[in-house]
Parts: sequence; structure tokens; C-alpha cells
Amino acid sequence: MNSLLRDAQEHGKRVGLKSDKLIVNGGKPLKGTITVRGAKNLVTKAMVASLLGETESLLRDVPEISDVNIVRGLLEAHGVLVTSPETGELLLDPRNVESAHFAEIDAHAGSSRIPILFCGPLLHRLGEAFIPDLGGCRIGDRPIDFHLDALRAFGAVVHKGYEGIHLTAPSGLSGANIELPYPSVGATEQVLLTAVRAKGVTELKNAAIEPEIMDLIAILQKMGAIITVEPNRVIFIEGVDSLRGYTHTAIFDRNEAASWASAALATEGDITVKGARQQELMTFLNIFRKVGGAFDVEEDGIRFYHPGTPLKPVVVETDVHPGFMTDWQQPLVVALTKAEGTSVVHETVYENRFGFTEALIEMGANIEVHKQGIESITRRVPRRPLEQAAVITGPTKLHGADVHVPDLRGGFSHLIAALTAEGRSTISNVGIISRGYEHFIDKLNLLGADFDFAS
Ligand SMILES: CC(=O)N[C@H]1[C@@H](OP(=O)(O)OP(=O)(O)OC[C@H]2O[C@@H](n3ccc(=O)[nH]c3=O)[C@H](O)[C@@H]2O)O[C@H](CO)[C@@H](O)[C@@H]1O
Ligand SMILES: C=C(OP(=O)(O)O)C(=O)O
Repeated sequence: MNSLLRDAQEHGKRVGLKSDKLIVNGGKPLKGTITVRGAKNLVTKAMVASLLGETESLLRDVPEISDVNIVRGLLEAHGVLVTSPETGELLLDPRNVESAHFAEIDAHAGSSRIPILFCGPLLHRLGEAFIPDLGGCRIGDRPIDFHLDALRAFGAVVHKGYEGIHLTAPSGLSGANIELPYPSVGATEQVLLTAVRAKGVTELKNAAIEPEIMDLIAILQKMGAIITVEPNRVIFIEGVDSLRGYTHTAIFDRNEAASWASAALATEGDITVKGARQQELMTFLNIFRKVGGAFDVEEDGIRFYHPGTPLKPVVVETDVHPGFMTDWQQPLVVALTKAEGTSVVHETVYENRFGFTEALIEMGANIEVHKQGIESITRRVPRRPLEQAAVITGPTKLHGADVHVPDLRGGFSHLIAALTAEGRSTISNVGIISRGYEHFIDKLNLLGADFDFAS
């Protein structure tokens, strides 16, 4: 069995999926109401932040996704006591944190990118940290050079061995002046989680400012940290001697909300996403409207629907916040196959994020991927050497096919494509979707999708 398939099955098993393959009968619009809970891209980091506290932390609105289970396993391997007082809550007690055996950490190797964020908190508490092989979506190289350079700037010593990376801090960690070569989300979080307990002041330039990072800063402030967010992507962190636990309700998952919005559009449906908020989705909502989608912002969610008029093509450049998030483009591309004319999606964040389009092409979509990107005179985001572009010409009718999920967002787009297609599709490797979409099987059922597990 190849490692991708093994990973997908592991993810699915962690959240109790019956099998790793779905049979989908397309053609029915998705209609109904679903709820999104806390963001995968905040909850997993908030769990790591609990390691910094001297008392227990309570996190609310935690989704049942496999990435949460992976981080829970890693925290438990380090002696954190994790319980769930109520559904959707995690109580994290870090009072007996200890070094885990490498074998326990390695059991989580290749499953998620979060282990890299354990470094700062563990170096503060224990003077050492191990990083196993990292996982996460395979959408390019995903180097960790910014993380390691930042940790070295704080005074960490990095030892690279065949089992992974071992870090020590022989003289403790001290505040540093750091400028990121690119506003990386993970590297910004690395600096925050390390600087809050480092001696002295840290200045971080070219920081990422995604809403999930602002929510992490709010958590750290509740714990006793002093963090100032300045204009122009500058963050100052004044190190403190100790931090306490926090009580926090996680920010909603805007990536999941945007995915269901695109599902409504592509299937000519009508989905109300409870828990979705306008403010964190403004950039997405503008593009959704330009494509011809309709939405109503409600008190406790957003209703996304196809208004019955033809969809229009758009040009989109993915970017760091407040730009159009790279995790939003895959489900949107499915909707763009229904638009009348030629759309272009410039992927500027990752170097290989159009792998999912192969399956859409097999289903009849007219998509051309330009591996070196394409020049465009009307762009907003500066051109990056790693970028690619997809040119989508529609409208096309998709037909059923046998497809294999390559990654989280690509997998969700395959599901939507199969739901819009004429006939029957088989989608294998669906376990990966449980990394970031809570109860997606139940939600599809609620929305009236016609599908079943294959044996
Ligand atoms: C768990 C999580 O929160 N994942 C999100 C996070 O990923 P993640 O934090 O891994 O993404 P980054 O923002 O770090 O990556 C952005 C770019 O920086 C590059 N880079 C990053 C670190 C480094 O040390 N060296 C380097 O070159 C990456 O290869 C990529 O080209 O932000 C991405 C961008 O919004 C989202 O798509 C992911 O959903
Ligand atoms: C790329 C993603 O996540 P990760 O960084 O966890 O692989 C994603 O959520 O689309």
C-alpha cells in the first residue's frame, strides 16, 4: 500500500469513517443548513499554546477532525492530560509536561505540519524538542527553513539526524529581530509561540496576519503575553516570565465555510452555513459575487446560493491575507467549470497546487494548467517564481469518473465535482478530507447528496 493511501485511511479511521471510498451519484443540488465550528488552522495551534501555560486551558468549538486527534496524541505523548468536559471542548492540563520518547513522537510522523510548532514551547519547558517528519497536504516542497532560522535567532541549536530534527537551547531563548522572507503563517506562529516566553523583546517583520493568527495572539494575550501588532506586518512581542492557561472559543473555519459556499454554487444549490462570519470572508465574498453567486449575511451565519442566472468567469490570484486564500481556490475551480467564458486562477502561494485538476479534466472539465504561471497585465499580487496558473473554460457538463483524492482541498473539490456530474463517480482516498472537514459525510447527507460508502 502506498504511503498516501495509508495516510488517508489513518485520517478516516481517526474520525470513524466506514470506508475510504465513496460512490457518488451526481446531479442533485445541495440544499439545507450546516454548521461550521472552530478552524483547523487555529484549533491545532491553540492546543500547542496550552504547553506554555502553568495552569490548564479550556478550548471551545473544537471540531472532530483528524488533525485535532493527531495534535491531541502528540500532546499526550508529552504528558499533557487532555479531556473533553463537553462535546466540542478540550481541557488541556500541561502541569506534568515531560520529554516524550522519540518513538511516541515518531508515531505521528507524516500526519500533520503541527509538530514543528512544539519547538518553542518545549524548548522553554524542557530545554529540548524533537521534530519528526512533517505531514500536511503535498502541494509543493513545504520547506521549514524560516522556522529553523527563527529558532536559531532565539538561541536554539538545531541538530539534524536521520530520525528527524533535535533542538536544544543551551543558554535559554532570548528575544530576536526577525524578518521573514515571505509572510509564512506557520513561521509567524513559530515566532509568536517562542517569543512570548523568551528573554527580552522580539521584533518580527513581514509577519502573516491571517485571522487565525490574530486569534492565536488573542489566546496568548489571555495567557499573559504582551504582543503588539503594528501596521505593515510588524509584530512586537515582549517576553514574560510565566504564562497561565486560557479559556477561548476558537474562530470559525473560514476555509470550510468557503468550500460549502462553492459547493452551493457548483451544484446550483442553496446552503446556509451557520457559524460563518462576513468579516473574515470578505475577500472570498467579493469573488463569489463576481462569479454570480448570491449570499445573504444572517445573524448567525451566511446563506450561499445559486441565483438561477448564468455564472461569470473571473481572474483570481491567491495570496496571503487579506488576499484570496490558497485553500479557497480548489472548490471554486469546480464552480468555474460552470461559468460562461474563460477564468484564470493564479496560484502564488504554493508551487504545486493544481494536481486536483487532473481528475476534473477526466470528468470533462476544460482546464489547462500552466506550470510556470502566465504573465498578466492586470494582476495585484507580485509574480512569484513558484507560481502556476489554471485556465478554466466553461461552461462544461461534467460526467462521472473514478477519481483518487490527492489532498484535503483537492478532495473536497472532487466531491463537489462528482455531485455536479452526470452519472456515477467513485472517489477513493476520502479519509484525507477528514483532516479538515468535520462530519462531512453527515453534512452531505443533511444537504441531500446521493452517495454511499463502497466496500
Ligand atoms: C495548518 C495550517 O495552518 N496550514 C495553513 C498554513 O500552512 P503553512 O503555515 O505551512 O503555510 P506557510 O504560510 O508557511 O507557507 C507559505 C509559503 O511559504 C513557504 N515557506 C514556509 C515556511 C518555510 O519555512 N519556508 C518556506 O519557504 C511555503 O513553501 C509556501 O510557499 O498557511 C497556508 C497559507 O495560508 C494554508 O494554505 C494552510 O492551510
Ligand atoms: C494546506 C492545508 O493544510 P495543511 O497546512 O495542514 O496541510 C489546507 O488546510 O488546505
